[in-house]
Amino acid sequence: MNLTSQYADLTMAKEVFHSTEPLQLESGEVLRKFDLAYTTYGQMNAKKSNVIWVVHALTGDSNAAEWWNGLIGEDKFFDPGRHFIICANLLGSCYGSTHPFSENPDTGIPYFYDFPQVTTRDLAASLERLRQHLGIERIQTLIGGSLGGQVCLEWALTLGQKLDNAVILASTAKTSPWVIGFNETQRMAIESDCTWGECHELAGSKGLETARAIAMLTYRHPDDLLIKQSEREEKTDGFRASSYLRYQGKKLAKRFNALSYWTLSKAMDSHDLGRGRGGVEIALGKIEAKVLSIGVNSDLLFLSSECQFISQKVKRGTYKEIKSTAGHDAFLIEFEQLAYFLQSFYLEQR
Ligand SMILES: CC(=O)SCCNC(=O)CCNC(=O)[C@H](O)C(C)(C)COP(=O)(O)OP(=O)(O)OC[C@H]1O[C@@H](n2cnc3c(N)ncnc32)[C@H](O)[C@@H]1OP(=O)(O)O
Ligand SMILES: N[C@@H](CCO)C(=O)O
Repeated sequence: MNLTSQYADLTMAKEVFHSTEPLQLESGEVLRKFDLAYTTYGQMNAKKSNVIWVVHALTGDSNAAEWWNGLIGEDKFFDPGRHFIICANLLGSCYGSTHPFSENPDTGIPYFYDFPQVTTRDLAASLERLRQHLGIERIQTLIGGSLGGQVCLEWALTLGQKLDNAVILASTAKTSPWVIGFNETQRMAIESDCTWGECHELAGSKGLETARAIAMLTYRHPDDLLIKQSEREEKTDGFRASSYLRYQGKKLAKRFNALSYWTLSKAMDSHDLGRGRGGVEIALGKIEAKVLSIGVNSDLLFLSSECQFISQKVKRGTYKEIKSTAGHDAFLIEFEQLAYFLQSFYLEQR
């Protein structure tokens, strides 16, 4: 199916992969079948050497050319005229892939609160199924930020020599207690919503608003709010920072649901590349691909030191740092710096 995107003049296709092979999860549970919605841009070349696989962050979807429109599109760094770009909606997310409101084949009704816990390793395993289904033998670049970067690291390790380059943005090899702590406060906000526990799509949605408001503070930097949300006049109440966070909470609750948020924030907590592999340093050392790890100087969530650590422990690592007041979300915003870092990374390989 060919569609024209309103965001760029490019050929895209939207498909759903129906996996009927059971997926064994780290928890011991099994997903008997699952769907992954995915979007592709451009065409694979004859050598099958132009595959760019994008992994989205916590609340993203497969429309990578929309939310990364400064990097993907005609004449952008990743250009569908030259690259075959693919992005799949992560398992557990509500943009077309199997998630808590999908039918549980064992019961014939939605999973709701019985949706199994998935880890970043499980998410990578589900993407691997899609790769095999599509007959993609080689991935030129696997790229993702935050939760997406965690899934990329997991997958990069198991892809071995089938992957040439991994670009990991604002992410980490093992989720820190700091990040788990923020995720827990957000889940506590969801739990305190009296509709949490009910079986419908709006269950926990007021709690989700609060969760997103908390999360936004971790995605921004104090300087960013100072620049954008300072008051223009003296006042004692009704602050712009307050309405901004409330607005952001409502904005997410309109397009996402609390159960998917719960599932994916737990997946983020689970992330430990070194689990069962002798620790993160050993695991990072087993990644065959060249790795570009990009940190953000103002990231208060996934610290730039964590990003630097990745580049130091892989066999062939490079570290670059985005300078921005935007905080963690700079990886979704600072396109000029990103394109420059990518350009130099690929040039160094020639
Ligand atoms: C269907 C989908 O959307 S799929 C998913 C797409 N999203 C993703 O993939 C997740 C990644 N993207 C993101 O997290 C975000 O889009 C980002 C980080 C790239 C940008 O975040 P934004 O929310 O656009 O930027 P920012 O923090 O500056 O906030 C701007 C918004 O807050 C509003 N706002 C700003 N100040 C205030 C205030 N004081 N009071 C109320 N609202 C305010 C603006 O009007 C604007 O609203 P809009 O989004 O309706 O246009
Ligand atoms: N702003 C990102 C989360 C941070 O990686 C999102 O909503 O997916």
